[in-house]
Amino acid sequence: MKSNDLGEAVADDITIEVPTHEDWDDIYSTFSAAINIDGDPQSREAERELFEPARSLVARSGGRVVGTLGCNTRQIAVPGAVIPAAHGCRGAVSPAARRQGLLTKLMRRHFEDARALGEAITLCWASEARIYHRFGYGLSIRRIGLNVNSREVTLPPGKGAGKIIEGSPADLRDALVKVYDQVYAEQPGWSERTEAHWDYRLADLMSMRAGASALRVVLHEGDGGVDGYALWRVRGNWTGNGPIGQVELVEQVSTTPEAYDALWRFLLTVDLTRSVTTWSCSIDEPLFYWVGEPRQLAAHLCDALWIRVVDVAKALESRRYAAPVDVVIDVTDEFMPVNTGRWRLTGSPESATCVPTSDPADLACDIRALGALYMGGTSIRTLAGTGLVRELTPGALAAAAPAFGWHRSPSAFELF
Ligand SMILES: CC(=O)SCCNC(=O)CCNC(=O)[C@H](O)C(C)(C)COP(=O)(O)OP(=O)(O)OC[C@H]1O[C@@H](n2cnc3c(N)ncnc32)[C@H](O)[C@@H]1OP(=O)(O)O
Repeated sequence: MKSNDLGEAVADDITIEVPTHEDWDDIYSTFSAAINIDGDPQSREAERELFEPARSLVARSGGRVVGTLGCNTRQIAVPGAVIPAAHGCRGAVSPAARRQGLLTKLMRRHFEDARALGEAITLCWASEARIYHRFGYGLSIRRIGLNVNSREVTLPPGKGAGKIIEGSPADLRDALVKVYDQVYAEQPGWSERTEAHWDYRLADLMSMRAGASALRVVLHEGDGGVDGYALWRVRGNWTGNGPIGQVELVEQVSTTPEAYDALWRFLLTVDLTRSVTTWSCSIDEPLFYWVGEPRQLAAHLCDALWIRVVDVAKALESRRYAAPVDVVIDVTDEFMPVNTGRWRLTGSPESATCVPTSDPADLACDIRALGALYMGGTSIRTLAGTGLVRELTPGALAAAAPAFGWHRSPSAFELF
C-alpha cells in the first residue's frame, strides 16, 4: 500500500476504465459522497437516464469505484454554428484516493476520447474553478445571479395584449420544447435538449426544490402563438409584518419582446412575494435596461461555463467570427501537447479555416485563452491584460478583438 499526501493509505492497483450500466449506483454514490451530499433514490434514478457509460470513465481499485468522470454527448451553440461538444460532469475521487493524480489521469483520457470522437471542445461547470485551470480550461461564459426587490423596481408600461397561460410542466412540455428550439441554435452557450434532457429538466426532483414549491410553468401567447415561457418555483415565507415570499426563476425563454415583458411582469407581481431570484442570467440581461432601478436587481457576477479546447484547428474552424480575421497564433498546451504550435486562423462571419503554419506568430497564448475566447463573450484584450495572450505583432490585438466577439452575449443556465 502507498499513502497519499495526507498520510492516508491508498491502493496501488488503480486502473482507469470505461464503466458499464451496472456501475451506475457506485458512480452515483462516489460522486455524491465527494460533493458532500447523501444522494437520494429519486435523483439517482433520474440521473441514471442521462448516464452514458461509453462516454464515462471510472478509476477502480480492487474492483471498487474510487474515481469518476462523466460525459454527455450533446450539441452546443457557439458563435455562428452548432457543434458536438463533450459535456463533462461528475468529476470525483474518493477521499482516501485523492491527490495521487487520479483526476489528472481521468481528464487526460477524457480529452483524448473527445478528440478521437471528433469533438473540438469539452466543457464543464466547476465546483471549484482552481481545479480546472491546470487542465487547460478557460472561463468562457460568466453569469449574473439576481435577487430582485419586486416592490422597489418600477416597470415600463405593458407592451402587448398577449395572455399568460398556466399549467403543469407535463401538460405544457410541447410548447416549452418548441420555444427553446427556436432560440437555442442562435444562442451561444445553450445545449440541445433531447427527450431525455427535457425529462430530467422537468423531473422536479425533491433535491432541486430545496424546500420551495413544485415546479410551475407559465407560457406567454402572443399574436403568433406561444412565444415565451418561464419555469419557476415559489418559496412561501411569513414574518410578523406579513408575507415575504420569493419567486425562484429556473429559466425564462422568450422569442419576442412582448413575451419577455409579460413574463417578467407576471413573475414580479406574484401575490404574497416580495422578491424574484434567479441564479444565471446573461451578463447583458435586458432587465437592466427595462426596470426603472437596475440597482434593485442586486446583481452578482460569477463564473459559469468553462471550456477546454481539445483540438485547436477543429475548434477554431468550427465557430464563426464577427469580423474578418487573418492571424497566426502560437499556442502552448502543456497538458495536451498535440495542440502546441503555430496556427493560422482565417475567419469571417461566413467561414473559417485553421491550419498549422511555420509563419511568424502575431499572437501567443496559452490553451486556456482559446477556451475563454471561444463563445465570443470574453475580450481578447482583457486576456492580454492577464498575460494569457501576448501580442507579438503590433496591432494584432486590435485586429483580432472584434473578430473574436459575437453579436449575442453567451449565456448558460443549465447545470449538467
Ligand atoms: C465538472 C465537475 O464534475 S465539478 C465537480 C468536481 N468534484 C468535486 O469538487 C468533488 C470533490 N473533490 C474531489 O472529488 C477531488 O478532490 C477532485 C476530483 C477535485 C480532485 O481529484 P484528485 O484525484 O485528488 O486530483 P489530482 O490528484 O489529479 O490533482 C491534480 C492537481 O490538482 C490539485 N487539486 C485537486 N483538487 C483540488 C482542489 N479541490 N483544490 C485545489 N487543488 C486541487 C491537486 O493538488 C493536484 O495539484 P498538483 O499537481 O500541484 O499536486
